[in-house]
Amino acid sequence: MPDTASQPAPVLLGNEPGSFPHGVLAERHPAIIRQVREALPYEAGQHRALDALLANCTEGVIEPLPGDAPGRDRWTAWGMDEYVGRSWFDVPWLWAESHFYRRLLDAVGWFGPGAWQGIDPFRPAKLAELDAPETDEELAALDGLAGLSADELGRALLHGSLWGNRADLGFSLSATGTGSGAGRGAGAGGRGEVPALVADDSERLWSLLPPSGTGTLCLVADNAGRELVPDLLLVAHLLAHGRAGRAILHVKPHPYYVSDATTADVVDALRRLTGASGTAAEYGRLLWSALADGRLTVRAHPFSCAPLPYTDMPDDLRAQFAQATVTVLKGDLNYRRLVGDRLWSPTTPFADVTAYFPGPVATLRTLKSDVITGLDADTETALVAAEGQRWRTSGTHALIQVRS
Ligand SMILES: O=P(O)(O)OC[C@H]1O[C@](O)(CO)[C@@H](O)[C@@H]1O
Repeated sequence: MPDTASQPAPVLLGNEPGSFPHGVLAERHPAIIRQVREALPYEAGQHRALDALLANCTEGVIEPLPGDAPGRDRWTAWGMDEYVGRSWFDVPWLWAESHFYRRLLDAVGWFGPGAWQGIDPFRPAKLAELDAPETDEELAALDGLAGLSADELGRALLHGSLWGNRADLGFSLSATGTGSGAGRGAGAGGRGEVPALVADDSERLWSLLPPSGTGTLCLVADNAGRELVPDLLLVAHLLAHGRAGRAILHVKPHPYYVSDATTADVVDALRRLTGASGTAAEYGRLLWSALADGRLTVRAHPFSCAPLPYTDMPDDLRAQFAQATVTVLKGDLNYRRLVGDRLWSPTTPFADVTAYFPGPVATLRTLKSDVITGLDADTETALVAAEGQRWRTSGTHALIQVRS
């Protein structure tokens, strides 16, 4: 009996040893603490705070944010008091995982006051990725698409944005999936019986963005670097070819989930584009001027770093999404928040689970965690036969799902 939105599936917890959520809390977060220590020349006080966070998030209980902590009222509204005193493994996984990043920023002095205020602990990794030779290759490859029609180029850029989600630095820390994202899913023994794209509503997405030049695209970005660059190229293309009259780009108000994009990352990506050549530079200049003339707007809403599903979004954000022709949510974390981070039966209709969302919504996501909806039964059967349950978290499969 498939779950229904009125009889929701259970919320994911991190309390089952051997489960993916447990591994993220018990292994991924310590690895992220090691990563930031190695990447930045932190001072003794920051190392002590990171030591304390490591002990607390793996063996301790959730503690209240200090009385003067920035955004404390928001975290109280987001359920902090309910979870104080409980193990990180015994509260909703989404809440625990998200709260870790808030605590990490405290430990490294992001919120200040002091000399380390605003220093992104993930910036070295983000810049290394943005400056990588692979990024040069991807930008240069754009010029090789010059012979495509506008529609064909649009489809190529949509897939570039989709598979750009594979480039998630936090995920790579302990990803088991190593296959190429854009290829076929790595079946058991590499037989590759199942498509890498397990759901594809792209034609419905294109029907929502006809070349009328009047639509408003709201793109809720995910990772910086080699995901944000393809996202920006897609936005530029849609603006250039009248598939959108204007675009709103949502980024995070502070560093989050290792590689999530902030406004500083948008600046870095746009400078990377305008510093390139050919089509990439043309699109970079188009976006630069679109920001100046209002066709493109960047927003950083506090709820984008909330430990909650989108069902709990505040009214002002709900109104913004309602005004968009379509809201495109990028990545795995946004997908989890969209479907409530619940372990739905894979064939539970995506439209049912997302019926609450204001306005048409689309997701471009590589699968990096257990939640999934909207698969047809044959696809699920083939995935399980080829890969057991690995297809859910290996990052080698992706989906484009739309509720219009
Ligand atoms: O950057 P993305 O695509 O949102 O992926 C983030 C995902 O990575 C993980 O941290 C590990 O897979 C998930 O818990 C989280 O949903």
